Amino acid sequence: MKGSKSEVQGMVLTTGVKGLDELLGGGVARRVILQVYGPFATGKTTFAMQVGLLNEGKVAYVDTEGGFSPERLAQMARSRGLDPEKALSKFIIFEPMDLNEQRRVISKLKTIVDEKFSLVVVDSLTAHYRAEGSKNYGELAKQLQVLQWLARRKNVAVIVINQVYHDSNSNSLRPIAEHTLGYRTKDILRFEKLRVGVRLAVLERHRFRPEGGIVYFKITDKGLEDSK
Ligand SMILES: Nc1ncnc2c1ncn2[C@@H]1O[C@H](COP(=O)(O)OP(=O)(O)OP(=O)(O)O)[C@@H](O)[C@H]1O
Repeated sequence: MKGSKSEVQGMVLTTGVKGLDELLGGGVARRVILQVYGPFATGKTTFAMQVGLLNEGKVAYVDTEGGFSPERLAQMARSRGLDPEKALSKFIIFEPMDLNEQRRVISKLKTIVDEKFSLVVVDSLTAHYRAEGSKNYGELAKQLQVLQWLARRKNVAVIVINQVYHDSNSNSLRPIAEHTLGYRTKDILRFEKLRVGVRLAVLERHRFRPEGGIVYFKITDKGLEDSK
């Protein structure tokens, strides 16, 4: 299913999951940065790929961890009756290997992203920070500023994926660089693994929706689907 005309021209991109679209006030908003965070294998990458797959327009996908899988995207396309080749050709993949490359890639997007693009994904924004033990949150803030510029000037949706760490003070899983990202991502979605086959999305913050909303979903050949 391709995005309908109203979705293409409108302010939101469908997630392809009714419950998630409703949770997000219609879908993933253009001109805004959405942060999706959670533990590994909760469906964050699948979510971002699916939004790119199901909506008109090209996708700039910054893959810092090798999580983007062309095979998986092709499988999702086929399962939905879409042409896998066409689906793959929508995605422009960037693979920065360290923090410096990541900065350069994100900066370069300013000249690459044009009106043909509907989505920019950074998956994940913080992996290289964690790997390099960096505490340079100023640099992270600058990258988010560029992403915000892209969102607003180029009218695209921006999804930044983030991971969690165990905070011993609160004995809970917290998003990496929580405050730096929290200031600059207006919509925040947390994914959790509930039990085998069932995932949970919690709306932690939104520009115009109440926080705390919960939606169950599952992961299948198609990608993410509503779970009863
Ligand atoms: N065809 C499929 N059917 C059902 N589940 C699948 C299928 N393909 C992948 N999965 C499941 O999807 C999960 C991985 O999803 P995804 O890579 O989106 O998670 P993630 O949150 O991005 O993880 P990470 O933080 O490790 O990158 C795994 O549990 C995997 O088993």
